[in-house]
Amino acid sequence: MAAAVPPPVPQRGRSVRSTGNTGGSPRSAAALRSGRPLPGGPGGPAGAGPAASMAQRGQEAVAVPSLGGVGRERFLQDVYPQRKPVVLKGMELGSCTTKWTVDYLSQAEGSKEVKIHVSAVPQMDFLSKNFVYRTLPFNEFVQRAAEVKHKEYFLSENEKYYLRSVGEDARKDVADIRKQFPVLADDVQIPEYFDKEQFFSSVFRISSAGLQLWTHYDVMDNLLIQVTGRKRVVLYSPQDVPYLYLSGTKSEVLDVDNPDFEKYPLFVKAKRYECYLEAGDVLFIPAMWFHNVISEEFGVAVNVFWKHLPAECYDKSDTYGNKDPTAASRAIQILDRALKTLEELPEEYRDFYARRMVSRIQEKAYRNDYG
Ligand SMILES: O=C(O)CCC(=O)C(=O)O
Ligand SMILES: [Fe+2]
Repeated sequence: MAAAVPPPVPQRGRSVRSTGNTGGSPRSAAALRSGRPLPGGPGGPAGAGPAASMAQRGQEAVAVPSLGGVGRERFLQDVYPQRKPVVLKGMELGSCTTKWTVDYLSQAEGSKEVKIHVSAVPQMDFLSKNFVYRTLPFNEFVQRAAEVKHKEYFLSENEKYYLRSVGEDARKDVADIRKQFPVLADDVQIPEYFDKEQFFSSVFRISSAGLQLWTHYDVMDNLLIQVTGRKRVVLYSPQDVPYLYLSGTKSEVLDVDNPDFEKYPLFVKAKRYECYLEAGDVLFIPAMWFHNVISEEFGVAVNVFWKHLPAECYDKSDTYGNKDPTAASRAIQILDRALKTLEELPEEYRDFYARRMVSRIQEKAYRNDYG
């Protein structure tokens, strides 16, 4: 069964290149493999200007393909090896999709305390730290996240909330919805698209309407199950890392819709992928793919992270699924030492040898089949 795919929605003067309905046609596999903007033409609003200039402004988005009725076999054979995001429609997710109303959620797990992000403005900023961490009883938190204006608040009556569940001991334990929210976990059927040993964590996420999470990457493969509420997800490929101005695992370009090109000139080169998740949709986010999420409505999601690499490649102290594989961390440490060593040379020489090193890295370590 191939689910219908909604037409691309032009947003704020932006055109979305449609991949068309990729519900399992041979075209979909080719489209997934190509990695290029797909035919279909820019469907932008009138007066949005020619496609080329929009592309120059970095305002053209490639629609993430949607696939309907993808079972385990098909996922593992056709989707997973492509290492590209895909929206999976019509998945069997259990009773959560009908049961999870605000009242049901709040009574199901009672008044256990949860630690949440609270932000006075919709766009959370990790640089200026415009949000705070607070603790609330779960039932109260759910009611607050679902309302727009608050009688009781921490920062302002329009503040936004975000819950990212953590383990019992947030420093040592990974999030597992079955342990922290056992009643709700019974309502969710997580697609079994990986072996049990590959499981890393399952994270319960609740967001106020309007809240925007900064662009970041995680090091695990991810199925983001949007149980209720609509969400926009903008993604960037791992190969676009030079254009994203990273600070650790996060991009400093906070406003992906209206970026400051004076400050971030290379961001224009980043290829924007985009999708809208409706309640019941599941987004496959491969490890290292950057994602930026706006909850257009109050929404509840569960995501499951699992290991793509052999278990020993990962950092044992990682609780959030965002510590780089140990070989990558070691390589970065060695690079930092090399950079320190180059400082022994005057600028003219440092520049020359730095360029030689960059060429060597490109020649020896870049893949040559990246499309
Ligand atoms: O949808 C969200 O709230 C954030 C999703 C996310 O960052 C993730 O699943 O890794
Ligand atoms: Fe994430």
